[in-house]
Amino acid sequence: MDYLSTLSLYGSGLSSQSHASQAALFSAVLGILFHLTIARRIEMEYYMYQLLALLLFAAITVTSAYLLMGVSVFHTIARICIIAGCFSVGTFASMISYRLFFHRLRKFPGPLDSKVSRFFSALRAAKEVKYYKEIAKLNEQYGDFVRTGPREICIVRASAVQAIYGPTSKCRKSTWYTQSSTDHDRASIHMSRDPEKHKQRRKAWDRGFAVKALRTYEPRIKVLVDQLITQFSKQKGAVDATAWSMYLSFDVMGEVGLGQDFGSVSSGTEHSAIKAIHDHLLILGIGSHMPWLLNLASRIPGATAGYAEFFNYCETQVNAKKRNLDLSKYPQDVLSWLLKAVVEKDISASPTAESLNDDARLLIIAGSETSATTLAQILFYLAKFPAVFKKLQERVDAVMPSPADWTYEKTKSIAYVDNIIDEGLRLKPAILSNLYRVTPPQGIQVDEQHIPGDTNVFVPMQRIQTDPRYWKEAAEFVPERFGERRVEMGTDDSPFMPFSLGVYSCPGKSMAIMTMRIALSRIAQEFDISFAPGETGEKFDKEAGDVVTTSLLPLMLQFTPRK
Ligand code: HEM
Repeated sequence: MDYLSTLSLYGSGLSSQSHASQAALFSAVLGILFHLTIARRIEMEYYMYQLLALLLFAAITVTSAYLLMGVSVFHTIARICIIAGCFSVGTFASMISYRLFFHRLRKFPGPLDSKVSRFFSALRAAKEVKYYKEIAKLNEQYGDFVRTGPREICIVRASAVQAIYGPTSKCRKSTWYTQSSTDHDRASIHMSRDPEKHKQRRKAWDRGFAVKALRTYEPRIKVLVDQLITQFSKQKGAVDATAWSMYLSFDVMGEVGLGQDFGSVSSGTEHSAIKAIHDHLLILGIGSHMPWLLNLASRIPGATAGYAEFFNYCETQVNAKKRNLDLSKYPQDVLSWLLKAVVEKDISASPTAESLNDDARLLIIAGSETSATTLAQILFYLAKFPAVFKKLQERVDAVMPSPADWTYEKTKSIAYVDNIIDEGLRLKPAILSNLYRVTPPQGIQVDEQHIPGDTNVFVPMQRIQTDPRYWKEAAEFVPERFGERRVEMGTDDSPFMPFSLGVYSCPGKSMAIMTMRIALSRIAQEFDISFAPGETGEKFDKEAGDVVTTSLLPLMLQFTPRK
């Protein structure tokens, strides 16, 4: 008996227990077919609105049919619930059995719940908000290749780094990047999954961070760092290095990213947008494990109200700058470079107003959080290892005996500054665990293991960068491994990717390093650093959160002017 005749039997008053059972059975079979023929074969993120509309349409049609056939409202609701329930049971039963017993990743070890749904990864990410620790536990239990989602493998092998992220890798950005939009033309470059369009757009960003552009940023970053030094000199007692690193990085991105003075360092207060960013990242850190859900949730009216101020702020900046853009002058900030491409209708231009606004938000988020956590982590190590800090001061003093001698060119020549930055980024990368890619149709080979095509893959960054199989004295802070002990410690053969690699790597890398060089060299010239009384750094070191980027606890340090 087909579906419609089952319905009509109900309507004509001939319904019976057996007819209800047939409808239930039919709905369950339909659910199984829906999974096998549609849901399993498409990337749901791209069709969820259409599917939701289809399900709604089906529910309305069946409801109307029942009512037209004279079935009471009560019985109609009951039957719709049964049909929807059985359809869902069919869909989920098929999905779960397929994922457990027939999926192309079925042979990979991993926790049972993760094989069934990424919902459980979101739960792990929410638990203490330390997904990198959860991943480490899974690696210890299941090995180097762990199935961390129905179609996701986490890999802790050095050779996976090049295979997944390297310049010649065929892996693309995974569905993780559909969390704000599935449409390249409405999303930031970071969320763009179309390799060709991403490549074009990337040119505008790269122009904003080219050597000549960086030269215009350097003196302005120096002014902000000097403001920080002045503030540290004025502080009596302990200083929260986490907060002040954030103020500095945020001001740098305001100045160099948008051409705006955020005034966080000079006022010693948090700009309201900083809080909005933190809330935003916390939600992303957990919700991004189910990108489709995050995408849906963000469309609920009022759901994004908490960071509306930040969104409005960025949009206002974009519009104001666009109105005042003078194309005859050399662009003075990254947003001007992006706008220049738009106004000149360059192929690298952000395609729509929406994507441009998202790019402006990305500028602030990607540039400030990452640089701030890196600087704070390095300050932690310098306080913890006075011998390293002393050596840094000696190297700086040798080239620039007094603050008046400071120049960026001289700072660049001090290799030890860079060694410290690299070692900080190795032990505590700003992005701890989530750099998701999807394998090409033919799959990829990682050592002895073939990873099938269309599989989401990632290498947890902090874990691979501190893996004792690839790094000597892996857990120790040894800046010299990037300097005079490079050969002895085999650094060049070890996996290191704090800014990622290849086509999707960080365009702001040079600027981030420039900021760090200026800040560290100036601090070394002016202060001695130590933990404040009562601060051991233990909690700061061990309890960082993982919310897309690292989220740090306060770190109380003492900056004592040098004699
Ligand atoms: C220490 C500081 C920084 C670190 C460790 C860092 C790290 C990274 C990493 C690992 C990625 C790849 C993300 C992914 O594939 O999902 C990335 C991308 C990106 N970063 Fe950075 N970053 C830093 C600073 C900056 C700065 C200062 C900017 C300036 C605005 C910036 C802008 C971006 C952008 C726009 C992307 C997306 C690139 C693309 O998708 O093509 N980053 N960064």
